[in-house]
Amino acid sequence: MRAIEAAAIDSGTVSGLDLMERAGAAVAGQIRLRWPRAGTATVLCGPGNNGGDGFVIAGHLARAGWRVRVLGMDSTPGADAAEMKRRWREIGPILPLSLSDLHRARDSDVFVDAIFGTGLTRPVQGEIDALLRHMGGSDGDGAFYRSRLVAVDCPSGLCMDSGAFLGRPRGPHPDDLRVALTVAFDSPKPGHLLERGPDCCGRLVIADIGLHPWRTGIGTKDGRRPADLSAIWPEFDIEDGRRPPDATRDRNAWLTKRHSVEGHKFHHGHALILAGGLGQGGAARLAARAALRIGAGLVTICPPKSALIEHLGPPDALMRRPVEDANALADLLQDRRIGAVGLGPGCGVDRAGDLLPAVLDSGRPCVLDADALTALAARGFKGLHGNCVLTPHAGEFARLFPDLARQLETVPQSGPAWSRLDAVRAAAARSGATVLLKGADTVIARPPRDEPDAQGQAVIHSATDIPWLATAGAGDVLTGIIAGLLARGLPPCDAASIGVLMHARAARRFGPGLTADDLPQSLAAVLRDLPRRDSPRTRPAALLEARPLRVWRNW
Ligand SMILES: NC(=O)C1=CN([C@@H]2O[C@H](COP(=O)(O)OP(=O)(O)OC[C@H]3O[C@@H](n4cnc5c(N)ncnc54)[C@H](O)[C@@H]3O)[C@@H](O)[C@H]2O)[C@@H](O)CC1
Ligand SMILES: Nc1ncnc2c1ncn2[C@@H]1O[C@H](COP(=O)(O)OP(=O)(O)O)[C@@H](O)[C@H]1O
Ligand SMILES: [K+]
Repeated sequence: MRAIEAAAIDSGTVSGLDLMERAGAAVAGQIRLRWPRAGTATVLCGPGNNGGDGFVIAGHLARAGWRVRVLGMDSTPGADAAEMKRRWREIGPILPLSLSDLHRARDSDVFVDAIFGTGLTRPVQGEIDALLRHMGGSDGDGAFYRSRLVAVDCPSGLCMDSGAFLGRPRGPHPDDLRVALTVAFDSPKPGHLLERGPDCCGRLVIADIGLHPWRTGIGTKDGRRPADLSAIWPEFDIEDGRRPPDATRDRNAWLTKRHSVEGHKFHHGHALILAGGLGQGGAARLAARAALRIGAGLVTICPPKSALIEHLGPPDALMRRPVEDANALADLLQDRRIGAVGLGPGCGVDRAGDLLPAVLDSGRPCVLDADALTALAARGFKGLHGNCVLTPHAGEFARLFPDLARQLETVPQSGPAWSRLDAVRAAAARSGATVLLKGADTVIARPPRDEPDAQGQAVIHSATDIPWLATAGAGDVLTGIIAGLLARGLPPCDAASIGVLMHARAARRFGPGLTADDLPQSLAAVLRDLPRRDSPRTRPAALLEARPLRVWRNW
């Protein structure tokens, strides 16, 4: 964000003060949309630019007829924020940012948290900490404030790189500041989407403050994005022509592609789903059905001979072929038409461990999930390659990368805090595979390319609105979707990202009451309703409101 802002200001077409004015105006506008009748507002202003936005908001609300109280600090080191403070002083006074002054403002309809934004570098302490804890609610006032709190950029204390509160144990805490509305600028930040972010930010509105040209490089002199930005967001602009057209411009058309006149089923890929012993076949069958639904031309399920009988029922479209052991699998994988392999769901750890070398030696794109991940944790990452996708949930991730998981549990003492994004990127670099860490805030990272300083592309997929997706077998369906997309020829990180997106859409479309068996069917409806062309990437010059917020390939 700072890199974009700097590029915009360097271009000479916009000043820091302009951006602050736009940001403050956007927040005030959102407040007036939500509370159309002018009432009483208390604006809490911190020492930095977040506080500067607060002074702008106070001015806008006052001019719109609101009674406005401002609580602020003595020190405002930044020139822009100091100027906004000076302008506010021409309108009204600034009271101390203290708990006692907050108590005196209890008659307010709206409280604006403009204390800290993206500049938070260390845990909040002292009086401000007491104030934020009070509003967060460990002493019983949380519900009162939550319904009338508006956060500028983020609830103060939340680290925008990680979604963790600095100085606080990871996970929910009774003191966490939760707000009704968060207005953030230009783009959602990782902290809005990860860990505590979605719960604490309430409704998230992304306000366009005119920085788009510098995010995409249009506004810079050489047409390039700021260097820092391309390191942080390597694939931020998906329309820059560097990615294969199949996977970007016409993703939806590709997903719903009909067989061409000369085409036949092998053109749509052949996926192999390996199954386990008698009585364990459900998970693999779920995966196989999903691979068919996402459009693989052929799907073969491969249990050991003794379990074949279990797979004789529907779906009839599924092919069955016994695979007894690693040798049989290696023989089968001589068939070059087999485009991808799914290994793990319901396979049994021993069988998954036996079959794993044959899958890896074949070099074939593969998804390794469930029992295959447990087997992998025991044998190490040797043999993994760039066409592998690992799909661990948190427990499996901790088994595979215990040190990274531990690091994710430590209390963050400084910002930017180590995040799920950092952890999954590190996991991808270490394993050499694309890693997809499942959860309400799924993170996907692909291993870095060979160039020095290159960082692996990463994607955050936020799905906090569909808790019913956490149901037995949902992960098996995801394995099948990704295997199907790999068989159809998508590169691993795209298959993982698009797979997660379609999986979530299927769950969202079905709604509560979903079981994993419903997902493949619902997937068909999602595919049918896909708009034929991707929606335009350019943001409208208006406020862009998104809830549920799904960020697609922003990181
Ligand atoms: N990035 C953008 O495009 C724009 C950003 N704006 C605002 O600018 C904000 C970022 O501004 P800043 O970088 O000044 O950062 P902040 O305003 O978030 O806070 C930084 C200030 O707080 C101090 N600080 C950090 N952690 C502290 C702690 N634990 N205890 C006490 N003091 C602490 C820092 O020393 C610094 O003075 C954004 O969140 C947003 O609200 C807008 O004004 C305009 C556009
Ligand atoms: N709270 C949640 N909200 C939305 N999706 C979730 C949530 N928790 C888990 N999921 C998703 O549900 C699926 C569960 O997969 P997994 O844990 O492998 O379950 P299983 O092994 O039973 O198939 C994953 O896609 C995961 O991202
Ligand atoms: K804030």
